[in-house]
Amino acid sequence: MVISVSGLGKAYPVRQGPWVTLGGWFGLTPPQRRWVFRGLDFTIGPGQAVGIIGANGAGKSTLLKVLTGTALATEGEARVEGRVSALLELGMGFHPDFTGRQNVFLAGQMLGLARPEIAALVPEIQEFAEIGDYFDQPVRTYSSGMFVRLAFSVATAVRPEVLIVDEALAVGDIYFQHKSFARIRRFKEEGTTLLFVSHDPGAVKSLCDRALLLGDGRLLMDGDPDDVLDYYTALIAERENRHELVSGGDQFQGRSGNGKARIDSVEILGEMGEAQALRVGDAATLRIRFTAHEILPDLVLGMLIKDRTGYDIYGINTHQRPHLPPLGDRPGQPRTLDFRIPALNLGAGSYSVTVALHSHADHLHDNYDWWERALVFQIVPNHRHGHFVGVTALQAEPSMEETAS
Ligand SMILES: Nc1ncnc2c1ncn2[C@@H]1O[C@H](COP(=O)(O)OP(=O)(O)OP(=O)(O)O)[C@@H](O)[C@H]1O
Repeated sequence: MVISVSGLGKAYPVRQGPWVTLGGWFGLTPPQRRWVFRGLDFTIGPGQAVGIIGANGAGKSTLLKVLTGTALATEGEARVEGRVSALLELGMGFHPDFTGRQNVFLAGQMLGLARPEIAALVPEIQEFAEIGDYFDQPVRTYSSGMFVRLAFSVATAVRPEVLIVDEALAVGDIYFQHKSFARIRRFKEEGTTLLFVSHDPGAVKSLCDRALLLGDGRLLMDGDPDDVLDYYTALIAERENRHELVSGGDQFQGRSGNGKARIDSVEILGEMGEAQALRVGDAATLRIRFTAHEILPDLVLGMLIKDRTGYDIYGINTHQRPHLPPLGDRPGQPRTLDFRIPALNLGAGSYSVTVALHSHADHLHDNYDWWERALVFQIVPNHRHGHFVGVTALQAEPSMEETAS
């Protein structure tokens, strides 16, 4: 195991009034502590890519700090084996008056590299950071983006055995994000164990093969990123609505809601009627039957198409569609809403459809019925479109104009 955590707990002392503190000195009042988490147990094997998710304040950053040794565990044990690179507090050791180049040497030494080793890495670091002449300017003159670019480039100059990333702290501008993710992905493919904290479900799904959900001071779920993120989404919605979560054993069933309105059926229709498989570019209709069980003036119906890896492809809902009649004004009466799709320009593969009934623009207000993967359908190649790769059929047409020489 590369990372092993057992009975891990972290608490911070609670600030108290002067008399209580005084009492504490004399052993009269026990010190008060607030646990961020307690009793964490998990192991991570070599080469695994694990995402850590959870609400703000769930303890994700604290867990990473304990794993990297910048915070001490209050109880239990956390062991990390191998050369670790942590993208947590990027550029922490940078000296503002030193140039980028000088800081590279400084940071390299802190990473345990010898001077000649760093010297050999400098051109590559300089090229990756793409900060131009600023490389030889004092770091205090950098924009925050330049700072991140340089710090990321140094911290990842050598492929680590374990890479720990807090996305919120480790990203620069969009262009650099793409570049850094490409590097992180390459490390992962080359065998680096990855621990990745992010608020972006798409990033966790596409990078990680396992996810841990932190909440209520413990490990709420450990499993496939799709399942964990689905559970998390429903949990947020449920928390907001304080209704019971439909959960059977370990396997989350993917359906939650307070039942004031209910989705009765979801089907996809091609030209010939109901279909499980459609061709690239076919016209299709997503037909949803639902019933409101009381008058719900703000009833909104939404659908979300995801690819096989759970990545959001397309989502839409009926909020602010003035041409539609109200959805929730006829309690008890089953109704049908069609989403007509003129051309299903998706790549070949399987897709799932999540359907939800909620109020306002999103399900965080009132979640009446949230049905994850209510339907799975297949897109098969269509000879009219020719061969292409990817999830969208953009129908790019090559053309060339001969220029007179
Ligand atoms: N030095 C500290 N002293 C006291 N409490 C702390 C300290 N550091 C963190 N905490 C508390 O620990 C809890 C967990 O914080 P942490 O930053 O680990 O959460 P997080 O899941 O990373 O949140 P976010 O998604 O907002 O980054 C919070 O309630 C925070 O206030």
